[in-house]
Amino acid sequence: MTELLTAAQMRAIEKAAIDAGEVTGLELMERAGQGVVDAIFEEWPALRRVGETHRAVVLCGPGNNGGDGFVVARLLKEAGWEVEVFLYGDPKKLPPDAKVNYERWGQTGVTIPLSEIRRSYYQGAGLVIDAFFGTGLARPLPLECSIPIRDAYINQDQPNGPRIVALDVPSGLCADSGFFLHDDDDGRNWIGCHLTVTFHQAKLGHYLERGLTLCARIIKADIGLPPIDRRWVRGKGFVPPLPVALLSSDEKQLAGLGNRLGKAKHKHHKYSHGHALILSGGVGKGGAARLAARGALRIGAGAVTLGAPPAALIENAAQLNAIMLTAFKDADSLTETLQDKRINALCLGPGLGLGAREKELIVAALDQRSPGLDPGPQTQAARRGPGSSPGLRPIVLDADVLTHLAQDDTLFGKLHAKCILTPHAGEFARLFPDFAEKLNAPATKGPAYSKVDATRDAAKRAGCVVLFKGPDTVIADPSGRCSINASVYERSAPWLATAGSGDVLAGFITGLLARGFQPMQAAETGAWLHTECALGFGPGLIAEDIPEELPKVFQKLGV
Ligand SMILES: NC(=O)C1=CN([C@@H]2O[C@H](COP(=O)(O)OP(=O)(O)OC[C@H]3O[C@@H](n4cnc5c(N)ncnc54)[C@H](OP(=O)(O)O)[C@@H]3O)[C@@H](O)[C@H]2O)[C@@H](O)CC1
Ligand SMILES: [K+]
Repeated sequence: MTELLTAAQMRAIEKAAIDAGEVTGLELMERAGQGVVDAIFEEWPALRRVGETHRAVVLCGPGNNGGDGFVVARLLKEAGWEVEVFLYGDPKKLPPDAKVNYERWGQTGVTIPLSEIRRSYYQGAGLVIDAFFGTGLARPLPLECSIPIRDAYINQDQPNGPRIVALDVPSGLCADSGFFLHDDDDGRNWIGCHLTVTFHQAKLGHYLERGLTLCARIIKADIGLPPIDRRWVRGKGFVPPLPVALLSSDEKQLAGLGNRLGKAKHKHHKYSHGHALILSGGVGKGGAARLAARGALRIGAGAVTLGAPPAALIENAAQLNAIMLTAFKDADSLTETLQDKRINALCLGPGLGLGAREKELIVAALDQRSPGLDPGPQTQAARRGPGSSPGLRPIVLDADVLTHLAQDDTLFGKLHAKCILTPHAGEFARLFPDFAEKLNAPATKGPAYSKVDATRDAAKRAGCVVLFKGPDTVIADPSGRCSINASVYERSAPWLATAGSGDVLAGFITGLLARGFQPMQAAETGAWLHTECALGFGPGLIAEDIPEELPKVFQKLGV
């Protein structure tokens, strides 16, 4: 699984390697510059052609990101390029490694103060290197720096216009939060690049908020640093919090998932695959719950029952076959149904309704205790995990239930470790207004409060898993474990933003809970599969298609 780092964590890894004598800062900078040049030639092989004139404009800043820029300038020049280098800041104040590379560059080329740059410099340039700021940006991007990048961006539309390559992060982007650090709204922050080459590991900001659009494409350059040392995480110098996992499609992750999903395959009785109960709204409001139920069934819950108010039974019966149907007049009838210990996962919210009856149903679901409850196929794991509260059923709480929770502190207080909240941005703001306010405040200082921070804080307050939806879905549990399922870059699936898609996701997670997945694992796996289904189906997808795509995804995983 890929781990995403904060700027501080990256610095800690670098420092540990340097302190241990494994590498010097200068060597790291050289490898970073080399990694960038390699990535450029791999991305655009035509730029490597000999016998042609290639020209690059390198924009360097006052820190080590600028130092990387000087290395790139030198290596391109050695490869036969014409290179013009501009520096923002005073060369005398460059940090030591950057200064060495400034001087090395000085042996073959000149460095021009950034104030002298003109648009005409971009004419005929094949490349613009953005080395103004990397992980050290702590304040809004200076206007003097954003204008040249924007000008380069404008010039890209010319025939043979320049490709813009950002070193580590597009300058201005906060590496921890993915926000663009700015101090006003004059639009100058609208810049970007064609390729981002980052070092060692991707940073959180590449997969959050504006990072999703500004980075364009991410290539990781190996600069020979060791992977994260788990001992540091336990307090020996590593910067908490824990690194955030990126749910990706790398081979290790696929193998692990295939394994986990295939586990229950050899059990033959349907109830040994769990029984999910999904509550539906009233007449004409059952579609969302039916989508969730279909998702739960397809993902492998052995049995799925939809619970509807008596008046909505006929409507639901007309639409359901493999999904069972039962009527709930009120909370008492739900409590009675929950005496069935085979029901081992619940989903409340999609289309449920905002009335008093629904509130009572939520109370009944959250209050239920069943000492002999079947914990599902992965019994041992379920007992050990953080969400293991004996006698409590795991519950996915979505949509209307999130509104109820936001309106009623007593209800919120009933949340327990086996709950999973699945808010989108609006629902998150209603549930956790203080965290949302911090998140939505203009980002003027780095590291800015991020969606990861907000989701971790929310999980801690709620005492359960929170899955904060978006193209950058962040999932966290109260212990600080956190992952991102980002539908971007090679996993970009904008067509997933379609009505009912969230209901299917709630159903996926419920089905996995029924199969015995722990809450965090169920949320992560459900979100990952949700995106994979969208990728498999492609544009034109509607919510009904998502569960129907699962068999193909399972086949790919070897389940
Ligand atoms: N870590 C690693 O393993 C490796 C890291 N490497 C590279 O180093 C980069 C990190 O370098 P970095 O820490 O020097 O930070 P960087 O982004 O260059 O900027 C800091 C400078 O900018 C200044 N400054 C900040 N904001 C400002 C503003 N708004 N307006 C004006 N000034 C501002 C700030 O000044 P200060 O705030 O200290 O006054 C400081 O002078 C990293 O992204 C990667 O490219 C590689 O070489 C290989 C290995
Ligand atoms: K940069």
